[in-house]
Amino acid sequence: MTTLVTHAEALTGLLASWLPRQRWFGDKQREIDDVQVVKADLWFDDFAAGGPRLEHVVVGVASGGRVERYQLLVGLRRELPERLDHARIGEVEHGLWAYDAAHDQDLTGQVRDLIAANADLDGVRFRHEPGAVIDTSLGSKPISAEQSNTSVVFGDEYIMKLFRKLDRGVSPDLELHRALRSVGSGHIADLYGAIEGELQNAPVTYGLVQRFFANCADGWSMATASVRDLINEPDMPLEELGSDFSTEACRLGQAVAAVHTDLVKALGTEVVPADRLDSVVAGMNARLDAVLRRVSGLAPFEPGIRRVFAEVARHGEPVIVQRIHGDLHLGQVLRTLTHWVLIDFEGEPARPLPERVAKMSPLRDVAGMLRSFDYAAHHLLVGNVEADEINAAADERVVEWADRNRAAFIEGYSKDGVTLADPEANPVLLRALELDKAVYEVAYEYDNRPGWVDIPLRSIARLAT
Ligand SMILES: Nc1ncnc2c1ncn2[C@@H]1O[C@H](COP(=O)(O)OP(=O)(O)O)[C@@H](O)[C@H]1O
Ligand SMILES: O=P(O)(O)O[C@H]1O[C@H](CO)[C@@H](O[C@H]2O[C@H](CO)[C@@H](O)[C@H](O)[C@H]2O)[C@H](O)[C@H]1O
Repeated sequence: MTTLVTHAEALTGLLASWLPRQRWFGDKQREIDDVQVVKADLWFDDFAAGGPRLEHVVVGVASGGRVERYQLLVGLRRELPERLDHARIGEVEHGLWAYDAAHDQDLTGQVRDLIAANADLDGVRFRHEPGAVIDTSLGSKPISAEQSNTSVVFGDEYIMKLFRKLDRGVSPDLELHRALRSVGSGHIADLYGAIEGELQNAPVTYGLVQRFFANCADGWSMATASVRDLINEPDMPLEELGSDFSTEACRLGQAVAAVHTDLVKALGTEVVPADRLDSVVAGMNARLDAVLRRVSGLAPFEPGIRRVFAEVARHGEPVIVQRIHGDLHLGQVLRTLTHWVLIDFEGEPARPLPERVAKMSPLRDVAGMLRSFDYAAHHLLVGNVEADEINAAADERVVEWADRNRAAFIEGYSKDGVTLADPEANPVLLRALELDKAVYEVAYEYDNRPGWVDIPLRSIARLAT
């Protein structure tokens, strides 16, 4: 059987222009220098009966002196039905079309069936978790959310995430969901299965399957609906708004604290002694250096930011560290009918894997959520001409909204007294972590949503003075 390696030249030629158009493709700012097929395996073949073929392809994409590996599920068909037109990659041989198979439910169903069958294929292990039963009768559709990877929902039961950028090592999303499942955490989407293997002599995670919460709302839509209402109702006190978010913010704080406690139960803690805190500060400064080199708008705030970072070492309190979520924000939390659930334990997509799996202060997640309340409060006003007219009054109200919800979140986080770090007792570290996150966000927005760079920049102006 010939795999896509046969068509490697045609495919990689097409990918050089197709990849940068994908939301999940990381390095959109850099020119692609080269695309190479690292691995191509046949996962399903119905060609003889006039059906599709599914190939699992890993490509190495060279740009700016670095090579990143991406996973593709390439579908091949002699005729591409209209429903798959939007997923077309291109023609790899006369009359043979390659397309993104994540959009083809005939093929994603095959992947799910391999997981249900605990199959092994060319060194790739498809496994369902002990006790999990995968219903193979459910149809699939990709979700439309803008995201770093590609997820497909089966019925209203499962969600299968296919990782796009592949790291050398087990994905923290898989590792932490397994660990949290082992201690019975109630604030995660239960893990049902995974696709794993080895690539270039290192473990690799290709995908995972989890419980799907059909009737949930994500924290970002709930919070921003509340902010929109408060701008539309300029005279109504915040606490009287029907969509006041503070009770939910408090519950969310409790949920995050519960997950932190479960992570400690499953994976333990370490202590960074006071005389080693300069290494924590050095890490923050190094990340700042990298963003300063790229985004000139950050330069005026450099001295102030470095002063806040330096305080952490001067303060001299030992820091207890543990495994954390690592990229916690309102888009990573789902409100089901009964409770809050945290999703996507990958950590910040731009950080190298060894940094993402390191133990860190749980206050880093708290800082991520605090930043997110700030984002939700300000995103409607930044760069919005319509908002300019209502700006002065609205500005005050959104600041009040952010303060109210940040306080409610912290209250919830500390409420049960179960976590390792009390946000209110550690203001120096918390402020530095918020700034560190805001610096990361400047780079994230610069790369992905340049119109939003002012959101973190304005917060930095406030936090660094
Ligand atoms: N278990 C789930 N139940 C319902 N929706 C989910 C679930 N997991 C993820 N989602 C939806 O899919 C989106 C992307 O998921 P996420 O894990 O954040 O992917 P990515 O790694 O690509 O950012 C989320 O923002 C959410 O809307
Ligand atoms: O969800 P991802 O893992 O892809 O995280 C990345 O994208 C996020 C945006 O989708 C980004 O979050 C930033 O914007 C959010 C609003 O869209 C806001 O709530 C967050 O506080 C803010 O950091 C995240 O930083 C990035 O890693």
